[in-house]
Amino acid sequence: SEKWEIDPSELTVMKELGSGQFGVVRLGKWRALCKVAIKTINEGAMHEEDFIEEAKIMMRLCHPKLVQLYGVCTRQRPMCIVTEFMENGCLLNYLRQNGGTAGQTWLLSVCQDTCEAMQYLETHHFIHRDLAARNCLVSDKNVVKVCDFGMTRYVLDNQYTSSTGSKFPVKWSPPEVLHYNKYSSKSDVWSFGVLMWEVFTEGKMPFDGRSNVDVVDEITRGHRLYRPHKASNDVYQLMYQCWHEVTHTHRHRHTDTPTHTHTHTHTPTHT
Ligand SMILES: Cn1cc(-c2ccnc(-n3ncc4cc(C(C)(C)C)cc(F)c4c3=O)c2CO)cc(Nc2ccncn2)c1=O
Repeated sequence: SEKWEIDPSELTVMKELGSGQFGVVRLGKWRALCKVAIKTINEGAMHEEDFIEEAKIMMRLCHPKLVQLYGVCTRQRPMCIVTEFMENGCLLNYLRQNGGTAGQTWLLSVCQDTCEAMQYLETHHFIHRDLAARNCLVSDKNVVKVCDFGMTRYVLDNQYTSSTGSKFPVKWSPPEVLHYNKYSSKSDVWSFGVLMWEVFTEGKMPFDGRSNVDVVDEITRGHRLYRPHKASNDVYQLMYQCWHEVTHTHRHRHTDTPTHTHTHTHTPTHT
């Protein structure tokens, strides 16, 4: 059988870890030894066929700061996704619960861990599309890893996929995503800056109290998040540089009719 296919009989399901965009996630054991996270996919929550195609590619993304995809169980419904297990759960909750005691050193190591993961994704032309503290996990050794990269492409909930939807990550999105839906590693860099702000505020909500509509307006007018108290000027400068407006490559209409038109079709390995 294909190596991305996991035999469900080799999985034992244990306690519930929580529920995410696609459904319940549980702690399990694979071949009775290896602790894993088992994500059960609710009917109608995911573009399943498209994801199963992509899973073959995602299996090849291996990095110590990426939550590893181990495989999928697609021969029964509901299907499930099996990944590396991270004992200390979601970074956002971890910051809110342990933030106060965390020293600057750990806060900076969190940014370094996630930066290493994102550098790896960029070199593999892979865009996360929803980098945020809520989509990072903490290991038993307090190492932080990036999770659910690229999964936004398979979400069927249009409250999440539409940029005017209640679940769209407006506060982590750059102007070119908000206005033109233009995703790139540069838009991941913008989100990384907001993630740094979340880390140094120990889990505050960015633009707290303001609506998504207000934030689109503020960002478009050039406003940016303030310096967190725990962030030095250097750290703030770093996150601030992530929020540079990218110069828009407008499509110029040719005035003269070109003698010949050739189209470059470059399909990147990952979109
Ligand atoms: C791998 N993994 C996943 C989770 C876990 C649990 C519940 N929901 C989620 N989430 N969270 C977020 C999420 C987000 C997406 C987007 C497509 C990007 C919108 C898609 C998802 F499918 C999820 C998901 O499944 C996760 C993240 O996938 C928790 C773990 N660990 C612990 C440990 C202790 N307590 C709680 N969780 C763990 O090790």
